[in-house]
Amino acid sequence: MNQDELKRQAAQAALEYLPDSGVLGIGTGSTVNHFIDFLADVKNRFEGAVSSSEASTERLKAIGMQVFDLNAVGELEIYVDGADESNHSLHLIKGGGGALTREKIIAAASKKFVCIADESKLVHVMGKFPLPVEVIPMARSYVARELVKLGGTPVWRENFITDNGNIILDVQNLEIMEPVKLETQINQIAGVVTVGIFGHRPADVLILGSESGPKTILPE
Ligand SMILES: O=C(CO)[C@H](O)[C@H](O)COP(=O)(O)O
Repeated sequence: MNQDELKRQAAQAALEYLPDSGVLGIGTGSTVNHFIDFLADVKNRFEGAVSSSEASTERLKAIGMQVFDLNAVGELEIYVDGADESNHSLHLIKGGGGALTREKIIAAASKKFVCIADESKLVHVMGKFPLPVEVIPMARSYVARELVKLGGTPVWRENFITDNGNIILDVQNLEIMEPVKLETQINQIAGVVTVGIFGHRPADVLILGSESGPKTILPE
């Protein structure tokens, strides 16, 4: 199976975790796109969804799901989203698609975070995938200098603006031994909107597509 087929397998396995009704939290990315395709068959059970990006909103609307503003709904039962890397505690790196800030908000507002990915995303130490950081445009150079002090090599994601009107720095060469601590440190830099480490709010379940079928990983 290729990587996309493994993503699709994980997305299908996540259907088991859906509640009987209510409003769903929906993430962003190619794995979530498969999940939205599967949702089309069961969408009538749900009032609608809260979406983490304009791209997912468009796809949800295309399958006929109503999309709510997060402020219009209470705590969500479930949030389903992909990841760029996960460690065995289910701390994640997210933001490859640039939607990290809205993703982090919806994950925080949800009781259960089900992460879906192909098995290549599970690692012992995160940081091989460049860590996305959403930054207010005027702070780009300052934040980049601060990230260098933390040992990283920030690279400006050129020609990319987030749904919130900000820029992304992708930080290379990090070995993230203490994800929760690094998340706090980077979030304290003035001008940082969000760092793509999900340490304070890790996933609750990780479903990995694999050659031998979907694997369910719980935090160690
Ligand atoms: O964080 C994300 C978007 O901001 C995605 O979940 C992450 O990049 C994984 O994407 P894909 O499912 O395409 O591998």
